[in-house]
Amino acid sequence: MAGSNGGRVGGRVKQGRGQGGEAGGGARRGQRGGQAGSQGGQGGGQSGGGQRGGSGRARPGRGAQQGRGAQAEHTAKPGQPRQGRGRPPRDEARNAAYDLMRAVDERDAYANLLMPTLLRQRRIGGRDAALATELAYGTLRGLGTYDEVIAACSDRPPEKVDPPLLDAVRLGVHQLLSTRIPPHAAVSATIDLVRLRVGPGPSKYANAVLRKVAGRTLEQWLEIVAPPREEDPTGNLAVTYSHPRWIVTALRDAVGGDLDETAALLEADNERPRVALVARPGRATVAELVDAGAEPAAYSPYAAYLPEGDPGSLAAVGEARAAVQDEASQLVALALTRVPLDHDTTWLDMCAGPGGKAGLLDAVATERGARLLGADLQYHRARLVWGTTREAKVITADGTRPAWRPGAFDRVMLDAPCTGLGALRRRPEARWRRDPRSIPELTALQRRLLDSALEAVRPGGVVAYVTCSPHLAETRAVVEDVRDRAEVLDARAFLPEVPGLGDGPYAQFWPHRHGTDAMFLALLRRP
Ligand SMILES: C[S@@+](CC[C@H](N)C(=O)[O-])C[C@H]1O[C@@H](n2cnc3c(N)ncnc32)[C@H](O)[C@@H]1O
Repeated sequence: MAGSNGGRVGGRVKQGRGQGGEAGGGARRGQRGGQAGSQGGQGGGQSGGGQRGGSGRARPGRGAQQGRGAQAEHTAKPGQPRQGRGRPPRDEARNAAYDLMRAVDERDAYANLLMPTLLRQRRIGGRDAALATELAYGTLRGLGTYDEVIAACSDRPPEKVDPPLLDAVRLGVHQLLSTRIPPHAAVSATIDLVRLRVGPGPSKYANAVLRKVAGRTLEQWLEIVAPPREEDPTGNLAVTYSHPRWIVTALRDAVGGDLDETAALLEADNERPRVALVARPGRATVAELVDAGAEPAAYSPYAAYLPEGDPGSLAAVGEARAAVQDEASQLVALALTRVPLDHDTTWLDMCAGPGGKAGLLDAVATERGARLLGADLQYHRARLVWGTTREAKVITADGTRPAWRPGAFDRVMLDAPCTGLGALRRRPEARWRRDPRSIPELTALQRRLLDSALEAVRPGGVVAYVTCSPHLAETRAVVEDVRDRAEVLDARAFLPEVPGLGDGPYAQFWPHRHGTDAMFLALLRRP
């Protein structure tokens, strides 16, 4: 996985110095309405991930106190005889975490999609599954910080270390600095892993580095490896909160330059998102989800949070009457439906796959006697929309080359392809994979799609321009270009239940303020 962002997951992540979604819920054809699971890039919470450190700062991936049980079961402590014929029992959790990291590096695997498969295939469950997930996700999130620490403890810079060895050492550093696994156990388990998976020679390197790392806490290391905040605030935040530098800059710009708020946002990116559900109106109710163990949400009238368990096991989710969907994703769709119109029968979701927002829009449209058309450029994503909707017509179509008449729609949702910088919580490796060089191409596409959306809506009709990114180039800059052709409505007025959406006229959700993805909404009325 290479990237100009300095963020090769297998190689060195240059943090302080250089520059730096979507789980498909799937109904198969012929199973309309039978889809379960996560969708729309607002997919379900990952297990594992960050917890607050004692300092109040969310470390890159703190957690894994649950690991102690698994640790005790599987790791021979120094000085203890090993079981069997001189070999430790295979440490399933660490091997799975390691294999996941190698797959992310070598095959560009998506961690949150591959991990459940790995665990299932290997029949890893319970505490070992939780430990494997936490170790892999926490290490992937935190490797920007960890690589700086490794650089300080090694005679070789991380980019000169063989990637398989580097990944194993990173796993060890995560255990040492961000979990409650006892240091001797973290070191010896990592050495065993290196011996088994990389070779006996490299285990000496791993041993030497990890023993140095173990000499200090994360806070102490950050004092040493993070540039001072007064001299290089962006570099300081990048190393402290393990984000590529270019993303720190973009997020800092998006929050208006405030360093403390940027830090709070980066901290929130390191925390595990809660699993948000949507009860599709007319098909399920929040009360039904609450009866099944969920808790009502603060903002969306259709949302509830599932504190534990598999969302797919809820009857409403299994029957596609409810689904996993980020609360902001629900609210931007609802805002579009709340703009009053004199004539209101025909709606378009122009970039609908995999169908999170389309599922909600279809349910609201059906209640009102309106009809939704869902379109997506990619056939397989359009098929997923078919599974999340009941009454909508779904087509495969390029939004920039419309398959519909100009002015045919009363409401148009344009949830544009974007960098996804607003959903970094969901994919542990995503921050290292995004490439700032993709931004000009993406913003050009976003502009073409917005032009097309404004042509697709009738005079007096309304377009929602949405991104799951707060990057100013993808949000304000795109919308400012069409201000001479469209009336910009104050989006916040259609979300009266949500505080803190910014100065308007746009609405910007934030993980650190709302507990949602950083979703952007502009509402535009065609004159
Ligand atoms: C951010 S995702 C949409 C998420 C979706 N609205 C949801 O809530 O589940 C963007 C989608 O745009 C689609 N897309 C990209 N270029 C497109 C184009 N030119 N026309 C139509 N769809 C496009 C992608 O395939 C992707 O499914």
